[in-house]
Amino acid sequence: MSNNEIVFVTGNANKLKEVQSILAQDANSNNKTIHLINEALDLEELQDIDLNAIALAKGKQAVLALGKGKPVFVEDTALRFDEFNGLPGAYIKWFLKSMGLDKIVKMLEPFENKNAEAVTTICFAGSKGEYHIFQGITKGKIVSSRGPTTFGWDSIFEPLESHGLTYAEMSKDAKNAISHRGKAFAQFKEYLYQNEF
Ligand SMILES: O=c1[nH]c(=O)c2ncn([C@@H]3O[C@H](COP(=O)(O)OP(=O)(O)OP(=O)(O)O)[C@@H](O)[C@H]3O)c2[nH]1
Ligand SMILES: [Mg+2]
Repeated sequence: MSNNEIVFVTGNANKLKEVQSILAQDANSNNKTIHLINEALDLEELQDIDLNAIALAKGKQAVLALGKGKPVFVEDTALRFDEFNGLPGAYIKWFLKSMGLDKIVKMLEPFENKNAEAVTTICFAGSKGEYHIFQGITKGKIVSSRGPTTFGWDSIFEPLESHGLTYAEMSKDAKNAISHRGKAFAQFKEYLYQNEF
């Protein structure tokens, strides 16, 4: 591949939009432009508590699907409740699908501790076959749904850094500036700017 092309394997259109916007922001000193190509494949996902292991397995699936030698990345996003020692974690996708937002909020009703953290773990596979992991974490709490319910659990997660707004109540740029995904991709972007891939 030429021209700093890099493939993002995700079937999640909301993730893609956020990542496109984060990677498009701010110029870098060596004027490198990253060209993002999306492959909307539904990869097999490892079931695990270890978020790095999940991302690495997903990255390996992506390399298998696309063939070796292409720079490719995936990300896996988890929502970890402190009271539940990190669960639902990566399983949040299936909790959302099966129970919906309101019941997820109700799960924490008996407990005082509503603290949670949103975690994005990126696995990047470079053209030479090496894997790199980048991770971003944003702490906050679970609240009753406020704001549009267009993206996953955005309306029930109130980050500490947002001064009382849920992710869903924030502008996209404001969310990206403090989000789990924004933090993970800031590190990844720096890596891509500084290295051949
Ligand atoms: O409110 C949200 N704000 C976010 O910032 C966010 N990022 C992901 N999610 C949801 O959390 C689960 C992750 O699962 P996930 O990482 O496996 O994603 P996915 O399966 O949808 O896509 P992908 O695996 O093809 O990339 C899925 O239900 C996503 O919709 C989010 N919800
Ligand atoms: Mg997935």
